[in-house]
Amino acid sequence: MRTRTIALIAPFDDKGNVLLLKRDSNQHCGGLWSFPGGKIESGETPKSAAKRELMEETGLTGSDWKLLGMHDFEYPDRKLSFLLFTCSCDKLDSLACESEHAWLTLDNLLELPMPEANVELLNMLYTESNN
Ligand SMILES: Nc1nc2c([nH]c(=O)n2[C@@H]2O[C@H](COP(=O)(O)OP(=O)(O)OP(=O)(O)O)[C@@H](O)[C@H]2O)c(=O)[nH]1
Repeated sequence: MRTRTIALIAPFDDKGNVLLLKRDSNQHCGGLWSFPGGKIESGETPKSAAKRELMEETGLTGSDWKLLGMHDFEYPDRKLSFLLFTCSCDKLDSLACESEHAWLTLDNLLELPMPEANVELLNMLYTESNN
């Protein structure tokens, strides 16, 4: 099975809340809450893919981009390799999400149902916030 590389973004507002999007029921991991992101297209760097995905899915332009880490995960039907970025978002009036969305504190993130792969991604965020 070919591994797909996925750029994910944890966008922070100025109060330390993170933006999550609810996945459509017809998508993989449908109905679960997940970070904005998607496949890195050929010719893109991970960071340019992250910026494009954030703009496409939320209308936001982030700043202070940082690559937090990598995480490989295998679902029964696909192998994924995630690159998790964080960024800051201040111009929130440009927020335009097609899907349901929520800004949550790191502690409240755990209350939403998320894809299995995200357990490790959340650990990366918690580790970073404790540094
Ligand atoms: N955007 C996003 N995708 C996630 C997260 N966690 C997680 O396991 N995924 C999985 O990572 C993949 C994202 O790739 P994609 O954006 O190209 O996938 P997609 O939903 O369009 O699926 P498709 O191309 O099979 O139709 C999906 O399989 C999705 O279920 C997450 O936090 N955010």
